[in-house]
Amino acid sequence: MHRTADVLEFELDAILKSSNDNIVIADENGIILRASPNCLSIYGKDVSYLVGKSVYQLEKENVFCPSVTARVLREKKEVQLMQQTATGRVVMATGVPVFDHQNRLVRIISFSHDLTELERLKEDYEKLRKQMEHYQMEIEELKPEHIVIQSKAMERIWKLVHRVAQSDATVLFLGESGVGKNVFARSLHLHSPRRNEPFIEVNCSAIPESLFESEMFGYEKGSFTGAQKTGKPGLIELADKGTLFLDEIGELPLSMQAKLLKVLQEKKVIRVGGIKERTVNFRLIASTNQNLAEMVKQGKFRQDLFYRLHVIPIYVPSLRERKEDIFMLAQYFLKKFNQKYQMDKYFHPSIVDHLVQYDWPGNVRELENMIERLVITSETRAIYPEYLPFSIQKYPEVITPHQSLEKRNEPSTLKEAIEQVERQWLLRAAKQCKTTYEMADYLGISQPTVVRKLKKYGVDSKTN
Ligand SMILES: Nc1ncnc2c1ncn2[C@@H]1O[C@H](COP(=O)(O)OP(=O)(O)OP(=O)(O)O)[C@@H](O)[C@H]1O
Repeated sequence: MHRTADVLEFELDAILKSSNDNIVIADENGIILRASPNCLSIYGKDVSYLVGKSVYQLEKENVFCPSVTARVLREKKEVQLMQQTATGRVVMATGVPVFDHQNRLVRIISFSHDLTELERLKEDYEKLRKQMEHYQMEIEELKPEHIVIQSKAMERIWKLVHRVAQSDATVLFLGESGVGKNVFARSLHLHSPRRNEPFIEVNCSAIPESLFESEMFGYEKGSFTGAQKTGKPGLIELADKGTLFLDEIGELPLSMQAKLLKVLQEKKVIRVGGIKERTVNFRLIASTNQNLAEMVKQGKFRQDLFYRLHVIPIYVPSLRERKEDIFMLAQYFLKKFNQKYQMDKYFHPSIVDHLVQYDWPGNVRELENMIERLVITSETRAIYPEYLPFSIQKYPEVITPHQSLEKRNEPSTLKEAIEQVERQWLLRAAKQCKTTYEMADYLGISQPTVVRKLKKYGVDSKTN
């Protein structure tokens, strides 16, 4: 038969040995009586070092800091705190006071849970989360639904891009600067069978002529001063199996045009300073805002290269040729920049006409940049026409001479004029809002007033 005291001793030993947490038992003076064996890995000291020592001394030695036992002795109640240990670990320590029948503090038991791993995991998780956010943003940018398509013209292009994406034919995007040629080129790649392979974009106007060959074709080691020791593959080689997108191809110097044509015909590259031919397999997309046919006539662009590129020309119209897209794009950019800058700006209805009537010589890029500026600089939540650049502000007042009074449906009385404006605002709100409550918010009037006015003007909030 074992004595109860012996059994208790065995039980305590078993608990100390088997616990994942480190357990330390100290007396009423803070002298350590027992410690579990895992103290070596947490504190860097074994049981024999700790037992008999005061927690105050160990705190001074920075074996652990701060001491939870010392705090319990002071406060006479359970305490939880974070400790740093001599081995550089972060520990969550819980100190529990033990009182006798006379309510005297006789022991302090502390449980220390090593959080180092958890902290590291938290850091890793945080890093991964940031990376994920970054990639998510990149994916979002590339997603086809991030191309705003409202007008019939854009819808036609979108369908055509989808259709030609399935083939390997060379596509040439034409159109003014900023109309969205790059956006369509990327989307074409993303919808093509090569979508999981590289999309290599080369801005032909950004590479100096002297570097063009080495950038495009790569170079062998030591082929020129400043070249990397190991040599480097060119952009064409990097596009192998994927898509090579030559942006602003009209800027390509004539001497380079001949070299490029050779690669397009033979699908082989030789790195600068090398002799080995490397076969490349890429799909070619090009874009230009120049009139290549005219350049051919002027002898500035090679005719043979022009025909090579001109297999499927796709013309992306300027923004002024598809005004239906303007407001939709504006709303899209407003949402994008509200998110980016954590704002909650909205367009005051009176701004719409200004945006639609302006000619946008810089096309979608100009619109995008302007909205980013407005989101950052407008003083109020609502973005009013006054915040627009002067060139855009003046637009609604401009009445072209051929616009007759009847054409503009001029109201003959003030009441009629007010009603006409009211109806226009309602139609606009109905188009953009899903509920009459949203419309009320948008128009700055009450919801019952919205309902009343919808009825008065025969505007259907759901169908508009
Ligand atoms: N339909 C669209 N939907 C959403 N964003 C668009 C759309 N069209 C263009 N953009 C945006 O407008 C900006 C200009 O577009 P992009 O660079 O594709 O024009 P581009 O015609 O290739 O211009 P450049 O000839 O100067 O290279 C980009 O930030 C792009 O994301």
